[in-house]
Amino acid sequence: MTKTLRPLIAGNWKMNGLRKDLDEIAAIRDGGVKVGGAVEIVVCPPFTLLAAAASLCEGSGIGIGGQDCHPEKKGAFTGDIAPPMLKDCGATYVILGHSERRLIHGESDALIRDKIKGVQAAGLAAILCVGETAEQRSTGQALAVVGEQLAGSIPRDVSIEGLVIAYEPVWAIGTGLTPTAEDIAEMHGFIRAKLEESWPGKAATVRLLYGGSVKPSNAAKLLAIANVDGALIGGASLIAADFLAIAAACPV
Ligand SMILES: O=C(CO)COP(=O)(O)O
Repeated sequence: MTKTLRPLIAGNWKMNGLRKDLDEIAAIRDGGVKVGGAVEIVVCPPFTLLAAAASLCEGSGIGIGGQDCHPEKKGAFTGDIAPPMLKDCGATYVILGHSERRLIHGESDALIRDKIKGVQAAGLAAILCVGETAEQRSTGQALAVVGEQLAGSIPRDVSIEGLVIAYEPVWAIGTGLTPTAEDIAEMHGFIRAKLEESWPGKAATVRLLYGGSVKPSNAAKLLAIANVDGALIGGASLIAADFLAIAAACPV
């Protein structure tokens, strides 16, 4: 099917990467420039590499993103990073509400909603992650869970233009498992419809990414699914050749 939105391929490095791994970011930059402007490529390294990664990628069209942030713009929050700090380092995107933050750090929809507000106020774009656990899927609650995450974590009073949503089933992350094409199409269609209910006429502009065990070998199939406008990639984004192969698999 024809895709109308510019695909976004985003790499989430999670808690991986030392300064020596900036070579991999340079390789993503060099290869990504060849993939051309048809696909938007963003790398989200750990905070410690953000500024260096951004300066490596400056002017290349390859974007840089953070993996989390605090909702406030500054203050007495030891160990936290504020949205304007990410912007100051050269980031343009921030991943929010990743299941590893929801489950390991107990992040609630309400906190994620405040973070989205803070990120938008700083002029950054949020990549909001949603997704169900294996148990929630096996008991038929996947759509309800994601519906609740969307309703609870997207502030009603903000524009959704520029917002990116990543559907990442928890059970597919780092496991090698992926949902069926039918299940992904159903979920992405559901997310689009939910956005349309609250922001009539705007939902079609929001890119919906799929994330969870995306690899070069399954990327073309996953990226061709209706309402899949790109991917959020963990493990495979650490290897420039694999990440670029996924970007090259976008149907553009
Ligand atoms: O969590 C993910 C991206 O945010 C997906 O991780 P994997 O690609 O390693 O399954």
